[in-house]
Amino acid sequence: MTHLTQSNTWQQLSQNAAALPHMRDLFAQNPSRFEQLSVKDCGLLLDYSKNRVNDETLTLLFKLAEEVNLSDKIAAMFNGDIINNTEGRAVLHTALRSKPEQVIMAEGCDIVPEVQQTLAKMTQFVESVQQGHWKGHTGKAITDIVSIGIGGSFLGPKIVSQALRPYWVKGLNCHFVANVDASSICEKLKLLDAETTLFVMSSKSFGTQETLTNTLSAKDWFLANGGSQADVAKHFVAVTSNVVKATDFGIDASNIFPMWDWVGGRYSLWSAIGLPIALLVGMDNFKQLLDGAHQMDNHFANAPFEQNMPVIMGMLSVLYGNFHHAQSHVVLTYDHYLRGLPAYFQQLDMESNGKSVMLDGTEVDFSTGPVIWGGEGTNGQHAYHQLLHQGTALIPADFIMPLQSHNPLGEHHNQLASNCFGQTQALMQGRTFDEALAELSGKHLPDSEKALISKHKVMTGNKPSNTLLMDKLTPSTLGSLIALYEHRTFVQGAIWQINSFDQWGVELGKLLGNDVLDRIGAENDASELDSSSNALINLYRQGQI
Ligand SMILES: O=P(O)(O)OC[C@H]1O[C@H](O)[C@H](O)[C@@H](O)[C@@H]1O
Repeated sequence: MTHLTQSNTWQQLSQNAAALPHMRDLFAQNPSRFEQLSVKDCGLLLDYSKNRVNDETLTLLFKLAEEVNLSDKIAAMFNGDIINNTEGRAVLHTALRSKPEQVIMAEGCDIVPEVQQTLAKMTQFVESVQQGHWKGHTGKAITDIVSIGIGGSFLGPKIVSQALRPYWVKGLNCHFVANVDASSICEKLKLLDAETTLFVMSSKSFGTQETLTNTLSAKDWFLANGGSQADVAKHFVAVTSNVVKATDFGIDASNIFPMWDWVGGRYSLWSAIGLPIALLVGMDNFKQLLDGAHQMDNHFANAPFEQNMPVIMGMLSVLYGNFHHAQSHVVLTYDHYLRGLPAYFQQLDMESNGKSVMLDGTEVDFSTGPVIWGGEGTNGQHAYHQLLHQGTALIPADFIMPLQSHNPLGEHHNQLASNCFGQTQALMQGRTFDEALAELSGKHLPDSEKALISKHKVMTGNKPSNTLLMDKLTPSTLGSLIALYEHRTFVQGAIWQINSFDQWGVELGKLLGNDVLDRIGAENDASELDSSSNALINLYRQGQI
């Protein structure tokens, strides 16, 4: 057994989880449960009262957090210690949203000045594109941005841009290309005019196959549609930490926006990787986004655990994964603009906490990161919510909703809100057999039929959920919300003592993919591969099954 699962607190949590009354009873016993189990800060309200916790559970969860020195680990991240031990890197995405007067050291250097210089370079560029001063090769202003990147260099910019749609400036549109499937870029390019299109190529490493291939195809398209080699500088910019590779590739040195090793891909939207966001919503709004995240950083670093939203949410996730055998976690956004957020949190959490060994190499004997999935309310209610209510798996849920709509229209928002709150209530209280039977009392059915139907209508309830509310979806509240989930992910990783900041599983996939590509392209012998891989390669070469 690992020292974690051996600990008294772990054992006590296990006993507490098994003995806890139904949430219905917990609510009935304590009319102040909402007041006691909700926190408001950084423009967000977290209601975690509909969780399987009593005072003892929370005390034990915070005790566990103290026993693994969570406070010290939080401080180590903010201080720039090398907490990504397998890659020898600091983890300082929080520095990207710091204030200019702060001093933050990474490997002996204050990094705040370079962060500020990059923001200033972004401001200059964004203003010149938005105001039409940046001209394409025929002298026309830019109307369309094509953002090319993948993973962290794609999802953050795409989902935040989508979320901030009400803040877009007039006259600029953005298209996101990630997939190496040519259909993706071809469908986008069909709609565009090379004279007024600007490509933003985002790759921290400048070595990602999909991004390089898509960028080369974009360049070919540009050259085939009236642009010359000398015009490329007016239509291609790059964001990368590998300036040498970018200039070798042909990107003009003045068109390169830097980022750094101490920013992980899935934590990078706050850096110049967020350039497409800034182009769409303007630098003031981009800085509001950073400011919202900065507020959450301060909250995470300073609030006591009992009031600390990321700590509470992270510990609840530990509770369900390790003591209630939950294997997935659903994120339900009751806001059209936030429809992409579940996918973003999926990458954030699953790439960070999908690990099986602890920092010291010990194999874990407990579950780590759950499967994160989800979608847009109310759509999911007419589909997979059935399984949330009556399936056999326990799936904790997060409901996220702004109180005010960007598009107030008739009864829409009242209905949206009632659905959101109604779902959390139904999950929590469920429906007993007697309640189901009572609902059928007016029906002319034999008693045996009523009993049978009632059995099918029983919902055990006691299904946990968090509800996160904000006044309105703004750049600042969105920044706080995303930073909340980043830190929630950190908290889980800290309890499990895993490295939440590397991704060796993804790296192996890349390596083997390249090896197969060599064999497919050059018609090299693949016979020493396993029979399945060999056969698939041969079928691909034949082009028919
Ligand atoms: O930004 P890049 O270097 O092109 O990397 C893009 C993505 O590639 C990977 O496979 C990583 O798992 C992601 O975390 C990263 O964001």
